Amino acid sequence: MSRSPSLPDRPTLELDPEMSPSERLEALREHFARLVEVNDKLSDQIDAAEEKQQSLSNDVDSLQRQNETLKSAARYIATVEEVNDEEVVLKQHGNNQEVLTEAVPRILDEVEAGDRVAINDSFAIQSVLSTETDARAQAMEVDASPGVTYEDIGGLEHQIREVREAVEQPLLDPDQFTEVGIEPPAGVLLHGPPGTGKTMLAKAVANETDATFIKMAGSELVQKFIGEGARLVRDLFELAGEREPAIIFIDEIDAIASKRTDSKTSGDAEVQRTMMQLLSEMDGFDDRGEIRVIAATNRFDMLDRAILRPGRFDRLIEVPEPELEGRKRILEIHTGEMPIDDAVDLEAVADMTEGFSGAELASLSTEAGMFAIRDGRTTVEMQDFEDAYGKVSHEDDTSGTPVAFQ
Ligand SMILES: Nc1ncnc2c1ncn2[C@@H]1O[C@H](COP(=O)(O)OP(=O)(O)OP(=O)(O)O)[C@@H](O)[C@H]1O
Repeated sequence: MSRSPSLPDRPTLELDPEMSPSERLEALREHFARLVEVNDKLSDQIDAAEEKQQSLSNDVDSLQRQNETLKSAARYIATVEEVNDEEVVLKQHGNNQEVLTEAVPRILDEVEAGDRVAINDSFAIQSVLSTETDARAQAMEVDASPGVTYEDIGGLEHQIREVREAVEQPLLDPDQFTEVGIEPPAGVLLHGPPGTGKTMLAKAVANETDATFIKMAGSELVQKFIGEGARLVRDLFELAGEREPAIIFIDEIDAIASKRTDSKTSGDAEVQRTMMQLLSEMDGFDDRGEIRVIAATNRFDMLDRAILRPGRFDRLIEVPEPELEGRKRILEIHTGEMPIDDAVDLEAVADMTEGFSGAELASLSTEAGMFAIRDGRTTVEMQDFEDAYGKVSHEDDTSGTPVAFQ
């Protein structure tokens, strides 16, 4: 950096009392001329300083812009493998490529092997991701022994039979399949409207087989960093491997397996990669042991048919809204623990709730209990169910969901 110019000396005026008036006038004139000269020099210096200030502030603007670009370009995730004096070895998520990158001292002080970091196109580390941003911990729901049993599920006898055959049998008795020389279904896809018991089915089969239930929502797999969705899928199977026997339940699979109209956008390509990772993990099943995959969707029509090919989600089980008998059974299950008046006719309640899902029938039962409590009673009466019906179907009306009455 150039040094700032020194200030000109301040002129001094020396007037000898012996001087004649004309000599004094001359001395004053000379002093004035020197002051003008110094003033000019100072003005020049001010101009130069202003010019310099302008140029420095241009530099600041440009650096700020570069900084912003660098920050916004931090789109990849990598794990730090090694930290040396000035360099860091990184492994990029998604493609597993290893790179050696130089790091500024601030970053070197901050990172250690095992950290997850955000990097830009030139592999420069932009920031160290804190453990709170570790999507793995946030995205998965792990339940070592879910409490749901087949008896808790109403009206899905046929679906329960299918799930047991496709998921439970291969887990409990894999030799049976080897002996007969057939492959058990690779993945099971449950499809049907919201709240019909798909998650319950997956939990019940995990319970029955003493398997760990690991749930991941498809929407959680759609991540903003490149390679992060695929990484989560790997984590999911890795965790299942550590906890086997395990049931992996992927809810809202449509989030990563929808038909695409335009697959050119980078977001779509990323979602596609996540799906490919899932399929390749499923391909590796033979040596994977006791892990089964169940996926669920409310949007079967939107699914990319490629995922339904043999060896993928090749067992489709439809989970529809319950019929009359199913609704009655679901109401019995959800009112099982409630003190119900003898005059309550659950068949009649089932009859009036055509179009209700299992989840809606569960909330109708809870609401009926709430009406009894509000009325200071401990027995739930038919009127409470009717009031609850009015309330629940009214809520559905306002949410825009059509409900078929009587
Ligand atoms: N067939 C059923 N029998 C008994 N209860 C049910 C049934 N279906 C739904 N329920 C009730 O509704 C709740 C939600 O059901 P569940 O989460 O299994 O639905 P889902 O089909 O997975 O829904 P979504 O598609 O919205 O994820 C359950 O906890 C249960 O209380």
